[in-house]
Amino acid sequence: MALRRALGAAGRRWARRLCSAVGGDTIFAVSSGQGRCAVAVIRTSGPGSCGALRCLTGRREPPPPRLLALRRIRDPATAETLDRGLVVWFPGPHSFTGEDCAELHVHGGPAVVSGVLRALGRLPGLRPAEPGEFTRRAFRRGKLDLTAVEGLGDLIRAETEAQRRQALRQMEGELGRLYQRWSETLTQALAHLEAYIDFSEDDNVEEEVLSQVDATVRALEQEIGAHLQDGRRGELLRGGVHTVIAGPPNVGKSSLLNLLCQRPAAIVSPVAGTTRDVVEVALNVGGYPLVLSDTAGLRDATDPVEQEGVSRARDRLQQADLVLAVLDATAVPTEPAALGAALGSLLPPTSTPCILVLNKADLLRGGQGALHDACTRGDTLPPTILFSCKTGEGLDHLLELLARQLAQLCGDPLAGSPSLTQSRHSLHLGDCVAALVRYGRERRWDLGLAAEQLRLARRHLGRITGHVGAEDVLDIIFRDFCVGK
Ligand SMILES: Nc1nc2c(ncn2[C@@H]2O[C@H](COP(=O)(O)OP(=O)(O)OP(=O)(O)O)[C@@H](O)[C@H]2O)c(=O)[nH]1
Ligand SMILES: [K+]
Ligand SMILES: [Mg+2]
Repeated sequence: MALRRALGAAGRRWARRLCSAVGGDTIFAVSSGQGRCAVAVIRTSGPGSCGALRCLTGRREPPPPRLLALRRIRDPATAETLDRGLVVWFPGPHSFTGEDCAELHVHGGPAVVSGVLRALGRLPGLRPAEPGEFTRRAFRRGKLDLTAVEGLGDLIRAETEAQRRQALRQMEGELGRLYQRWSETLTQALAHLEAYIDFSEDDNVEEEVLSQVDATVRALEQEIGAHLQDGRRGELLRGGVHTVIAGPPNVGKSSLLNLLCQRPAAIVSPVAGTTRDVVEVALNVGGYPLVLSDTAGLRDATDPVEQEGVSRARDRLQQADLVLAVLDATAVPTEPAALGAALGSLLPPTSTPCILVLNKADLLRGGQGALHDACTRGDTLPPTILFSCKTGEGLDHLLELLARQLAQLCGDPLAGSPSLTQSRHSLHLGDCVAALVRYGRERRWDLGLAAEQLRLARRHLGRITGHVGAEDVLDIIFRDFCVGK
């Protein structure tokens, strides 16, 4: 009321004009987390951003671009002060979305936030944003390619150091630039090939050009092939290394899971065959993400429910990236070869890395020394630890071994060229390599068809970065984004 009175009739007309000048499709949303917090950030994107800022601050001009300014934030309908907060004005194209954007940093109380949102929603041309809509606009305006969008999504979800490093690298465009470079190499090879096809008869283009194109394509085929064969390290780091605890009944598998996640996630009891469902927990070990599953004890069960549990345990084992095989230390042979055979009869032979945990070491009497020797000398055995869930013996050693395994599986996200992080990428890269291989075949018979393969290969690369027909994957990629991002 005070503002209206102070403005007078002319001022009120001006305020109306200011607010009705807002037009077009402008979105707004809370971009900080939900719930009570000290400061909430509300942002807008679209042509109405400047008008919205002027309306809510009651000022003729927005603050200087990209500088924080302290303003009284008012509801333009009632002129009531909603809060005093900081506002920022990002004129396009120098903004996250490339459009005109504004941010209001207000106190995070639910009433303040909903008051500001209601005020924004009443302005003509402004509407609440859909999930991921800010990022979608940034993609449309060429601010981010699809790999950077995916990196941004991963960064928001990153739970461990290594995941953060990988996501940040991808968001900053390193992976996109690698694929873009390959695409440019292909474009150049294609241009040379086409020049050869069109002009070779005039003798202007030499035979050498053709062998150079061949060499380029072969080198690219190899480089992409090597990138594809990185042991899924980027994907493992992104999604977590799926580690399965497996072993006979009652050896302490569930106890081990509980010890590692420091809470009673799985039921422990002296009854063999307690665990049936797969119990899954997420852990951070040495900065690497681990998805740990406890499974039913492996045996020929008679109970149909337990049979189903054992079958689920075997399925999990098949898909595991890493296995924690648990045996009862009091019931295993102390001779390394016999111990290896005991492990072999439990687990099917696979190339999946494994750590052998000999649990209940606290119950060993006298046999401790011999078994300890077996653990250190058995070079046919996987890394083996004498362990006790009861006393915690061997825990530090196990965590150390796990961290080393994880580092090996996921690699250093900052070293070497950026890793492939999504199965979507490997699919397109596989198609790209297949087209390059077909180029090698066609090239001997028909240069026109060979050139077509290079065009196809380039299309597959373009689909990863979104430079070519991305419409069909956009909804999938943005599905996991939250409102306000
Ligand atoms: N002394 C001793 N007992 C243990 C140790 N670890 C587990 N136990 C006990 O062994 C029994 C079985 O433990 P669980 O963790 O339920 O074993 P499990 O392998 O998950 O059993 P199933 O789910 O039935 O296959 C429980 O009574 C535990 O308290 C250990 O390190 N030392
Ligand atoms: K048990
Ligand atoms: Mg169990």
